[in-house]
Amino acid sequence: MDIEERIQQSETRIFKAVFPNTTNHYDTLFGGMAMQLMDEVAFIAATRFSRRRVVTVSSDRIDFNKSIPAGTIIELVARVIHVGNTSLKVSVDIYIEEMYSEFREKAITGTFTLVAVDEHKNPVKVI
Ligand SMILES: CCCCCCCCCCCCCCCC(=O)SCCNC(=O)CCNC(=O)[C@H](O)C(C)(C)COP(=O)(O)OP(=O)(O)OC[C@H]1O[C@@H](n2cnc3c(N)ncnc32)[C@H](O)[C@@H]1OP(=O)(O)O
Repeated sequence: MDIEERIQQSETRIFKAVFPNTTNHYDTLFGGMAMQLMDEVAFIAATRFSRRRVVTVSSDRIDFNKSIPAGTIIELVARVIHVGNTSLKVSVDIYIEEMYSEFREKAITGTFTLVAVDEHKNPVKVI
């Protein structure tokens, strides 16, 4: 499989309903929860790309452009955007979807770098 095919195949999408146990006192998704979900989907995409153990080494700028109200659906989309020697960069977008209309918009974007490691936690080639 070439790199472009691996990127296509490893694109990862997760849907969640935004329920009150994930929100803050503004009744919107807690930012730390958004970051945890972003790290998780980046981890899954990197793992599916490389099929190796990976750890997060860095997160680049994360933009919270829209708040995400309770009672909406979110979709997280993770995609490998750069393949290094032992590292991968993964972009993650979060979209908001209203439950009872077709309205959908991008709310949060960020980029994560993950490193493939061996059983001794030393970096290894990502593919
Ligand atoms: C309510 C609670 C419920 C909880 C429910 C949880 C569930 C929801 C979460 C699930 C999500 C799962 C997510 C798992 C992922 C972790 O959680 S991993 C845990 C956090 N991460 C760590 O502990 C990693 C700690 N860091 C390390 O061990 C070492 O830094 C590493 C990663 C092995 C790298 O070692 P190193 O000596 O820096 O290696 P080095 O050879 O210099 O660099 C290796 C590569 O990394 C790159 N690199 C190094 N540093 C950086 C940097 N700062 N920035 C960018 N690139 C870098 C280098 O450029 C190089 O890239 P290549 O040119 O080879 O492509």
